[in-house]
Amino acid sequence: LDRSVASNWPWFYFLEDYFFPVCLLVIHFFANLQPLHQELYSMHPSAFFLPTFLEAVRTNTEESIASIMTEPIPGVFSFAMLQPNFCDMLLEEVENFEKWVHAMKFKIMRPNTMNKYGAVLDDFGLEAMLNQFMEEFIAPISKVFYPEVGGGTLDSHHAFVVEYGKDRDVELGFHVDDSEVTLNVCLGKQFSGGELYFRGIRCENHVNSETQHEEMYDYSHVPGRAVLHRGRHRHGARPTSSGLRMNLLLWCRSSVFREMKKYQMDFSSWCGECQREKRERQIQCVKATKHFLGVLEGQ
Ligand SMILES: O=C(O)CCC(=O)C(=O)O
Ligand SMILES: [Fe+2]
Repeated sequence: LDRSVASNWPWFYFLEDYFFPVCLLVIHFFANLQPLHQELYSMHPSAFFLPTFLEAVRTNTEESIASIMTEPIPGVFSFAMLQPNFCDMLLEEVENFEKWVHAMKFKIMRPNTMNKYGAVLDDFGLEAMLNQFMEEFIAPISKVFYPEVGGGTLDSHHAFVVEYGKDRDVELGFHVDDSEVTLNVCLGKQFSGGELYFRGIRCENHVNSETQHEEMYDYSHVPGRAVLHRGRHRHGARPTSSGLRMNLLLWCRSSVFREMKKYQMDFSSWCGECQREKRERQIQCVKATKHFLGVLEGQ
């Protein structure tokens, strides 16, 4: 939807952003979707997060946060995050929601344009809890590691679960996320395959540019373990070859960053290709200067 065209007609905003959630709320009310685990709908840090993770985030220093992380390739962080019981409860909650949708013969809103299976968690009552999840437990980390893409000013999210396996999605194509920072946590269950492959961070102008060898990295999901990366870090998921894999995704966004980006041209603080071009320009500049000095000396 072109917002400039829609700007004369506020109903467009309503339809685009709120229509589906509002429908679900109304349906909720009349058709009585019963939550299975009520405790998921408000934040209980010690029941949701592992003690190591909680301690690091609560201490909230660069050192404490870095101490629980591995950074296998620049910009991709991995850490043990969720309690096994929380993962199980969330999986059961999604299954409960899907059963209800099926029984009511409703059509479920799919997580994004790429995944056919899974559910948008914000649409069945988890939005407030997940907002707190982002503000209190992801923002402190992204503020440290991704300040140049709005990591310090995250203010909205899109949260969903994806499902891969037999009768589900098999793999996920190469893409970038509609987020500044993405949290991807494996919830289970048992599976093989499904590795995430990363191929370098790119701005919009360079999204299709070549991958450098040192930008290639494959990550194997482990239940309870999170991967954090910039939304513009190109990636995809390999086929889940057996079993069932379900992951929680939080696409975290910063409206401040999105506004500022409109007035910028050079993204060399994070785009791998902008950086490469900048280095190339510097090399050419040094060469030209040397050549010029050589000519002067020869005179
Ligand atoms: O399947 C995965 O782990 C990746 C999912 C993903 O990249 C996405 O939904 O944006
Ligand atoms: Fe993604």
